[in-house]
Amino acid sequence: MADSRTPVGLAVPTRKPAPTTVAEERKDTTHTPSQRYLSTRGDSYGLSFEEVVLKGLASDGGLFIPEEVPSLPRDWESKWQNLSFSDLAFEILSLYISPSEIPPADLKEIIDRSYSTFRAPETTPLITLNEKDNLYLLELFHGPTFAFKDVALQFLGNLFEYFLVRRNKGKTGRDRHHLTVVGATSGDTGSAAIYGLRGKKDISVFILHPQGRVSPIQEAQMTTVLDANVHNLAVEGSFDDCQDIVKALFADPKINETLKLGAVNSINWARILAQTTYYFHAYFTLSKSPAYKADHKVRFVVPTGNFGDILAGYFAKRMGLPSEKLVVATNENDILDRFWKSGHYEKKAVHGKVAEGGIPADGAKAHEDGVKETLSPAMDILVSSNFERLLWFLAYEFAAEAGMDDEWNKKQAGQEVEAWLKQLKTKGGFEVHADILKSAKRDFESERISDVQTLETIKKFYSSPSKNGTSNGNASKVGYILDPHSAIGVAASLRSIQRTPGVHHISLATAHPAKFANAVDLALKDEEGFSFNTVLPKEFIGLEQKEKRVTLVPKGAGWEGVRKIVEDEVEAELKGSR
Ligand SMILES: Cc1ncc(COP(=O)(O)O)c(C=O)c1O
Ligand SMILES: N[C@@H](CCOP(=O)(O)O)C(=O)O
Repeated sequence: MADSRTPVGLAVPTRKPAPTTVAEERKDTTHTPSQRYLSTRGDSYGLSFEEVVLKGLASDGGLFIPEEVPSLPRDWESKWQNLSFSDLAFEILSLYISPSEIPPADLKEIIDRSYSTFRAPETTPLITLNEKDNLYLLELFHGPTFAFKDVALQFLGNLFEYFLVRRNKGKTGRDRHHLTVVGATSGDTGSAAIYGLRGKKDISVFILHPQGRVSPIQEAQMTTVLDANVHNLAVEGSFDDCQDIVKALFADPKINETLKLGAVNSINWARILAQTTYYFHAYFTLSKSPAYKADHKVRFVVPTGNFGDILAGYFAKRMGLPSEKLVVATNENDILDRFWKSGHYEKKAVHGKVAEGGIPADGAKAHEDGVKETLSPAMDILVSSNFERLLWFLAYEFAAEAGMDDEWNKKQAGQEVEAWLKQLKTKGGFEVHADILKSAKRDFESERISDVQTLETIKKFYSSPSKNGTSNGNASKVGYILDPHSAIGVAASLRSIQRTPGVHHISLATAHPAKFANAVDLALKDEEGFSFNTVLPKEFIGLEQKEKRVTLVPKGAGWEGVRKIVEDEVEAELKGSR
């Protein structure tokens, strides 16, 4: 019998033997447990880093996570605090990647090459936004496409290339491993993936975006790349529709086998891993600054949609980075905020704060599919894919309290995640046990920021000059121009600061303001001396007028329609007719 602590939907403890391959593969002592991976839905164990990077999504539909989160080495602070971004990334990533898979010199070269494309010498600079309140902004948009995704996708592109060159050595024609990358984007992943993969041998990339629901610059960044291996698909629908199509393609064994699908979304573990570096880097930058008070805690505040960016912070925290809390900042698409307020993870707002107070009249347009069209379109997401990874850890810790062994706890966690995800699909949501919500609250808080509050925040930081906020190209005399996503993080930080004065707040700035002219203009058009041209990087000038290539995917085409397009285009590429 399950005891009273058994979570809703959790099966009675079964002592199923682990898959035989696990025992066999674990004999391989060149990998530590943190360098072996399992699926959040329980069916795959013992996979290598290369396998999870190339597969993207597990065959049971789950996401890959390390079998164990590595602890930080002794003296990590003194050893790592003065490292460059690339050297720090090398130390962190080495904990998760066995040298028998990627020799250290090769890993170092891949990392160095990935960050050599960034415009800022610090790669991800930390600036002081408001010294009095200990509020700092971590600028993550100095890569080729001006969004935080570049940090992971420059690396992932080079990693794919490295694995493929190795696999294809001495092979020709159809014997070569040809990777077909399929990704869904609400604007930023798409361009970052395209810039990371354009022109790479043995890779075709298909990016699905919701037609008309990405910003004009984002759309132009993607569709003006005319390399033969890049294919943009504009889907009539929402980002969630795009994400569902991608997941359905991964669930199809036939296309998986014939086309060897690869993922660039944050379902790919390498995306999360690469993003952990900047949490450590920001912590070191802050702790070396004169404003740092060693007895005060640190919080990271993260504008959140698909839950990938903040999940990287969660891994950093689990490894031992001293961050007191991670603050989830959502826009009006607030499934995550409602979860932290109520313990219900539901596509529609029926429980918790929103239902009690009535749905706030914030002004964002709601589509029939339930997604609201906000001023922060990259976060217009109904269901956050990576939340599944956190759910696994929550279920694992809950199971661990029953006092069984680790293998049992992992199996239970997989079964529980599977049950929750099934309920999400069939009933539109699920509720977690009160103790699970309690442990989610131990590491996280959440805030929901409306469009109105987003605009107010952009205005506030433009009108009040920041201490030294100059690194996105804005003159300090006119203050700082936040993009709408970063403004959501800053608005949430200000609320968190009110509750916890003195705590250092590092708010993540996820995109350059020039990518979101609409919101920035709305907020600042009446400000004296404001001109959008002052924030426009030279790379964006004339971009919208360039030649474009994009294929429309009409409503109703479904994932089978997309499969057909992908199959035909890859065939044309392989025949060399593209
Ligand atoms: C600019 C921007 N900010 C925030 C987010 C949300 O990040 P995540 O999906 O990792 O939660 C995204 C999309 O991923 C984004 O493009
Ligand atoms: N906001 C994202 C949505 C996809 O998220 P991902 O992190 O899972 O790739 C985007 O800009 O495309």
